[in-house]
Parts: sequence; C-alpha cells; structure tokens
Amino acid sequence: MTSPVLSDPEKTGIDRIEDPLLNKGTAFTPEERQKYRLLGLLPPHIDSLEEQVVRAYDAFSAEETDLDKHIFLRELQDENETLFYRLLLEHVAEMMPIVYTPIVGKACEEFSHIYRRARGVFVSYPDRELMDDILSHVDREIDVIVVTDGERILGLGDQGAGGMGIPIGKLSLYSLCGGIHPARTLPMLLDLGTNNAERIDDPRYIGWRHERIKGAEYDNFIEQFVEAVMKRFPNVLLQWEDFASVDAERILKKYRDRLCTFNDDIQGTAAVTSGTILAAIQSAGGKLADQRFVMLGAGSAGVGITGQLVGSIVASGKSEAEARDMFYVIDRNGLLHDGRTDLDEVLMPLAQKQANLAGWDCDTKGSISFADVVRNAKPTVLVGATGQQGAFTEAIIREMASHTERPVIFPLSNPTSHAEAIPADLLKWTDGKARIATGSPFDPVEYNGKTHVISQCNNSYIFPAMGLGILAAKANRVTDGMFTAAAEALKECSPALADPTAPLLPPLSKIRDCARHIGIAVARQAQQDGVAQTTVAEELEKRIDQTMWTPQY
Ligand SMILES: NC(=O)c1ccc[n+]([C@@H]2O[C@H](COP(=O)([O-])OP(=O)(O)OC[C@H]3O[C@@H](n4cnc5c(N)ncnc54)[C@H](O)[C@@H]3O)[C@@H](O)[C@H]2O)c1
Ligand SMILES: O=C(O)C[C@H](O)C(=O)O
Ligand SMILES: [Mn+2]
Repeated sequence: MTSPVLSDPEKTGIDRIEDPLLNKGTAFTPEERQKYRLLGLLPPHIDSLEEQVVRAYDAFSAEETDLDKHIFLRELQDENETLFYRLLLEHVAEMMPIVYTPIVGKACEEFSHIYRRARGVFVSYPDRELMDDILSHVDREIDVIVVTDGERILGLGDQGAGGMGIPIGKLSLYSLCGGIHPARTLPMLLDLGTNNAERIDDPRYIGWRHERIKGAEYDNFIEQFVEAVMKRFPNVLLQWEDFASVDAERILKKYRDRLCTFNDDIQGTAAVTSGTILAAIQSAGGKLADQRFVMLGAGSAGVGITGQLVGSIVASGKSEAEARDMFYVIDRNGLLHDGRTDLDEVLMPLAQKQANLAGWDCDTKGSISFADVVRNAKPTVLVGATGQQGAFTEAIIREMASHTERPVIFPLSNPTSHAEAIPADLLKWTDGKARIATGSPFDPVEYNGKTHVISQCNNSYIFPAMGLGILAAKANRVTDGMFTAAAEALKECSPALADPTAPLLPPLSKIRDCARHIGIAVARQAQQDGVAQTTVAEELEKRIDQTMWTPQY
C-alpha cells in the first residue's frame, strides 16, 4: 500500500478523534489511548473493527428513508473513513446505491439542506484569483481529483454547488472499488453559478447566487483551475464529471494532452457500455460486424459510446465509413444525418448519410423520429442516454423485438426515475427476449417463471479501475487505448461468456476483483502506449496489489 502523506500522523487528543483519516473511535487500543492522549475521551470498552461494523450496520438499518441512510453514511465517512469503507465493503450491494447512484442524485438536490461538514474543495468564480491559495489549504498529497461544475448532474440537470455530492460519491467508489487510499483523493466543485431558479431562490442554498458564467470567462476560469491544479499536484489524475456536453467535449480536447485527465461521462461510459455490449453479443453467439446500433441521445454518453464502438468495429476489420454506417444516432431533433444544418463538429461525424436512408418509410416530415429509425433500421442494439424517463415506448420496443431474436436494450439514464424504460416492462414487451443492462440499479425481474438479474451498466465498473491502473503504472496521460483495454477487460469479467443465461456483468460483490483485472489491463496498455513511468511489465500486478488499500486498522 502506498502510505498516504498526512499533515500530521502524530495528532493527539480530540484532534486525532476528529480526523476521519486517523480516527478509530472505540477501536483505539490501550497503547494508542496512552500514546495519543486519548484516555478518558473514549468509553472504556475496546471494540474490534468487526464489532464497530455490526454497530454501524444496526444504526444504518434503523434509518427510515434512503436519504436518511445516505446522510448517516456520509456522517460516518466524515468521522471514521476506515469504518465507513469496511462497512461498505461488507454490504456493497445494499450500500452502493445509497452513497452513489441513484440516491446521490437526491443528495445533490438536497445538498444545501443536508450539509453537515466540510469535505473537498469549492472554488467559486469570485475567488478565481485565489486558486493557488485555495489549493494550498489541502494539507496532503493527492493522487485523484474528481471535479464538476454541477451543470448536468445525472439526468437531473443543473444543481449548482449541490453537484458536490457527485465528486464525493465518485471518489468513495475509487476507494471502495478501486482501492485508492481515501487520503489521496480530493472532490472539487467549481462554482460558476447556477441557472436553477429553485436553487437560487432557496434561502438555504450554499452556493454562489448568480447566473452561470459562460463563454470566454468560463474558459479562462477552467484554464486558471487546470494551471493551479498542475502547479500544486503535478502528477494528479483529474477526472471531469457531469459537465454540460458542449463544455465536456471542449475541455477534454483542450487538456487531454496537457495532463493526466479524462472525462468520465464520455470515456468511462463508453468503455463500460461497449464492454457490456461486446459481452452481450459474444454470449449470444453473434458478431460485432453484423449489428445495427441505435443510440437515443447524442450528448457526452451517446457520443462517447458511439466513438468507442466504431473503434472496436474498425479493429475487427471494417473501414471507418463502413463502421459509421452501422450507427443511427438520435438527439432531441431526430436522427443525425448529413442533411441537417444544426450539427456541430462533434456531432457531424455521427451523422448518417442521407443516401443510406433512401427508400425509408417515415411517418414524420422534416425530422426522422426514433420510431421511424427503429422501423427502418431494424436495430439489434438500442442504447438510451437521454435523461428522459419513458423514452423507450412500448410500441417502439415491440417493433424492435419483431425484427431481432435477442434485442440488446440498455436504458442508461440516471437516476432510476430518468431511465428510458424499466426492465420489467422491457421483458414484458419483448416476451422475455431482451438482454438488458441499466444505468441505475434495478431488482431482478421474474418473467414467465424465469429470474432475470439486471446488470448495472454504469461507469462505476470503469473509473475506479482506470485510477488504479493509472496510479500503478504512474501514467502521465490517459490514452484512448487505455479505455479500449478497460472495455475488453470488463468483457472478460462477464459471467455471460461462460453461461449465456448468466448476467452480463459480475455482481457488485465482485467489483473489486473486476477492478483489479481491469486495472492491470489499463496499466499494461499505458506501458504499451508509452505514457507510463514504470516500464517493467512483470512488476505491474505487484504494483496493483500494493496500490490497493483495504480498510483495516
Ligand atoms: N450509465 C452510465 O454510466 C451513464 C454515464 C453517463 C451518462 N449517463 C446518463 O445518460 C444521460 C445523458 O447523459 P449525457 O451526459 O449524455 O447528457 P446530455 O444532456 O449531454 O445529452 C442528452 C442527449 O439526449 C438528447 N435527448 C434529450 N431528450 C431526447 C429525446 N426525447 N429523444 C431523443 N434524444 C433526446 C439530447 O438532444 C442530447 O443529445 C443522463 O441521464 C446520465 O445520467 C449514464
Ligand atoms: O453517476 C453515474 O451513476 C453515472 C454517470 O456518470 C452519470 O452521469 O449518470
Ligand atoms: Mn456522470
């Protein structure tokens, strides 16, 4: 394990108890109670970590609502990180949805009301000249930053400073799933205002009450931020999260060659989705080259997934033009095609050739609707990344199922209330044939006497493992190849490859093993791409295991 550099590992008395990275609560041993001047500050009984986990689980279970459970776990995290992660590790399937998607969405909406204690760093627009000072207040070395500006939080839109819930949740998974030491992670919120009237009008709102800063001022702020980060933490991995699509694409392009950075909504989502789709196709005995893809939603997720899959198809022997012909990408104005004049340089390459649409029978005039696309293109794979609840309608799904034996259908939008369809409906409308994976967690579904376990196709299978691989290899850039390696390694973890009736992805209880497998593949690819500082291939597995932190005293 890399030893975290703490400000003062020798803290004593109440300072030690109040530091969540050093606190052991009732588990401080008699010797430690002497050494750190804790005698009398704690009750006499000495617990083991296991006993503390049982007590914490009882208290967690007594909380009534999921938001109360989230608040409880966040408070525990701020009190004692070792106990927090140990509890999560022992109840991962039950607790991941509470600290992460979907409940973290509610926590962002309610952030100003449930705010308790400082965690992470806020940089607000009025403080833009003070970024160096602000970062100097972080009293330890940091390996991973997750940053958001809060503008597109899951499918919930602009949450302003409340968006801080997302970096906190994502970094919890870095430690839980990827084994990154919590002391070496830093959640950050760039507060450039909010256009969410409900937040601005809320007297409890904790953010900067101002409409969003945009244009050149926004870009200058981001530049100042990146420069300050590179100065304070030159080797850090910087993950961009939940920015509006236009900003996400522009920022990634501008900075990906300047530091070790990636955008999770574009690249992490692309890797998890393509890895899961590849597993679905391979387990059904199909070929990638024979598929027809419909992508509903052309934002960060839709664009990233399409690009990643096009890459895989090209690698399997087709030309890029042939690969692109296999994709029908739809945004809120209908099918993207080269006759449209509203597409920017990011969307133009995703546009279908109008020549390929000759002879299509369309109900709509002007734009080509989702229903028109499904009826004419007869997709085998359908991915939803719109943030629009119910966008996969019964009629469209029945139409899709009438053309294909094993429709692959992924409603990826989060949180649960924004899913394009719910698995029970998809199974009903396809008579149990659909191969489903969802962005948010869903319970298994019984259909015609068979239980369908619904895998969660969420970038949480990728980003903690990317972090692990990057840190173990000491990579200084994040290449496309590293995401392709991650997607391939995720596919290898799919239980469906050995048993076509098994779930597409490993259960959450195996997510650490899966992260280790992906982390090794990512680190190896970083070496092959010449971006790793460690060059000895044989050492990688050892380095991965040394990097992975396990919560214990
Ligand atoms: N499962 C995952 O790992 C994962 C990862 C990233 C994003 N997501 C989810 O995907 C959703 C979209 O994220 P994004 O970053 O791409 O957002 P975005 O706002 O950038 O993009 C949304 C896209 O959907 C299109 N759209 C909206 N309504 C539509 C409709 N009715 N029909 C067709 N297209 C429509 C928009 O035109 C846009 O192209 C969010 O809900 C997010 O939570 C899930
Ligand atoms: O946060 C998630 O659950 C996945 C993804 O990054 C999203 O924005 O929806
Ligand atoms: Mn996201």
